[in-house]
Amino acid sequence: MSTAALAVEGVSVAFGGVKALSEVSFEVPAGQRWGVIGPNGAGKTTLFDVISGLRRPTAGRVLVGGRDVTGVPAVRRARGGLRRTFQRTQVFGRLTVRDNVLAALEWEGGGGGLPADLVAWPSRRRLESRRRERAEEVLTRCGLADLRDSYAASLPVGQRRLVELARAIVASPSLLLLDEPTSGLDADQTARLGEIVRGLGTTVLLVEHDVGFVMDTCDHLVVLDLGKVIAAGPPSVVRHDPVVRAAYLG
Ligand SMILES: Nc1ncnc2c1ncn2[C@@H]1O[C@H](COP(=O)(O)OP(=O)(O)OP(=O)(O)O)[C@@H](O)[C@H]1O
Repeated sequence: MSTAALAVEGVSVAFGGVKALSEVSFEVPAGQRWGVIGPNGAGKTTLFDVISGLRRPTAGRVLVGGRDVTGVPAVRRARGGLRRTFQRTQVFGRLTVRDNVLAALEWEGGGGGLPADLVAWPSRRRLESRRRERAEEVLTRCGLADLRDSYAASLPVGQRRLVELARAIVASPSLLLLDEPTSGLDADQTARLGEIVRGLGTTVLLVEHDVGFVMDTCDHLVVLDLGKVIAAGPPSVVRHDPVVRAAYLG
């Protein structure tokens, strides 16, 4: 059996008396796109916080590529190839769109660091030009090429969300978590986002309230309600599940 890109095993999180997650388990095979849906307060963001390392679960484990990362800090998970976007966009407002994307690539390291910058080693210059090419490629893919020199703070929320997505994908993550990626996007931007996400080929887990987008974009859905998994399966099955209809889809 191949190793799952992501395994969530019996994860529980309690906030005082509130059980935000209760023994949540699922495995996402490599290369698949999975969606997490459920009503407000179901535990979706808490689940993302646990997977990305921002919150330690009260019980259970998280494995990425077969490796137990439950005790690994968020920054090391990110360096290991796990990238995430947030419900409230997180971009550098005072940097241009291109510099936002380039900054996300600096994580990759290499090329000799500061000393190499100071003496402009050829290896550093080559690395720099590869980074710029890669950033340009992703800006084009995200429909941001014409905005490359705009400051991120000057953009409307939909475009800021695309900048955040560009930052998340530029270093070719092995696991991408998207938290409400269509929020604030217009219909054209949502369609573009769907194309980008479907074309990535990487493992994606996304939380989303736009049910049409989720159904079109995901191979498989996990439905949470009050911190528990109440259903899981392909979108075509989940959408007809009477329990899901009662709890969420209506
Ligand atoms: N830091 C916290 N302290 C106390 N309770 C919290 C905290 N964070 C979340 N909760 C509670 O945990 C539960 C799950 O919240 P969570 O934000 O994960 O849900 P969600 O499915 O992401 O909701 P939404 O769709 O509104 O974003 C809710 O009852 C929420 O009030």
